[in-house]
Amino acid sequence: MLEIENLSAWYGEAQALHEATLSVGEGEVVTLVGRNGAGKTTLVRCLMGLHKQLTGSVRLDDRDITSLPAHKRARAGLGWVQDDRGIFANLSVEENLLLPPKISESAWSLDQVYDAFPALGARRRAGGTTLSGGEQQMLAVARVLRTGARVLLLDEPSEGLAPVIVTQIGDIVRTAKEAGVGVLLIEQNVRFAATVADRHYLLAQGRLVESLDNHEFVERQDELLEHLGI
Ligand SMILES: Nc1ncnc2c1ncn2[C@@H]1O[C@H](COP(=O)(O)OP(=O)(O)OP(=O)(O)O)[C@@H](O)[C@H]1O
Repeated sequence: MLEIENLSAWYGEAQALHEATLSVGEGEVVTLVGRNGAGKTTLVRCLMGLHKQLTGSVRLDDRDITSLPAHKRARAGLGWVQDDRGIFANLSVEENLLLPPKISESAWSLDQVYDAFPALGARRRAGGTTLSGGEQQMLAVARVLRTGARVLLLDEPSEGLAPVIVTQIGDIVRTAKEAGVGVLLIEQNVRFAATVADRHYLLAQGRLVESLDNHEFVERQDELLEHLGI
């Protein structure tokens, strides 16, 4: 589904990513774990077409999207759930859900969204900012699913949120997975990553140093935490 091959990136002379190769399959949840400065944001920016100084390739459903501009990547099915969650404060939940353009036949209807996320249905008339952190994250993900995105890119969704909300985010990710959507999760929270993901890539100093299935990841969690310093 999403295939990144030999991706290297630079800021001027300084190389921030070294030949990263990774993939996310249909209905698969994959995390990219690494400490501050490891290169996670750079990789996300390369994926979204926001960083240009790179070599290597990005393919989505067998289409080479390496040189597409950002807005065309979204149209190609790469759904970026942004940090600030991109929710319009003065619009209701439903109005926020009605905004995204439909890019494919797999776009979710409002009914599908409310079935999968009953909390959004219950609050459909509520204003965007009256939602809890977990509900806002739900709305942000639902908005991307409304487009029919094939792969969701979530950048540190658990950051700064209370444990009960982090648990809800796990449920949101599983809902997307069950619908066959691929999820690439950028995370520093190793314990949360272990509860939702099928596979993990560890990034250190711009290199993917390990690729592990969740079973190995859980077994080696303490060692990895120490190694990564997170
Ligand atoms: N605009 C920039 N100019 C020069 N170097 C940069 C720039 N942005 C990032 N870097 C360098 O690239 C490397 C990777 O940084 P990046 O922000 O991708 O890491 P990260 O894993 O996302 O960390 P964080 O979680 O702190 O954002 C670091 O060495 C960083 O200093």
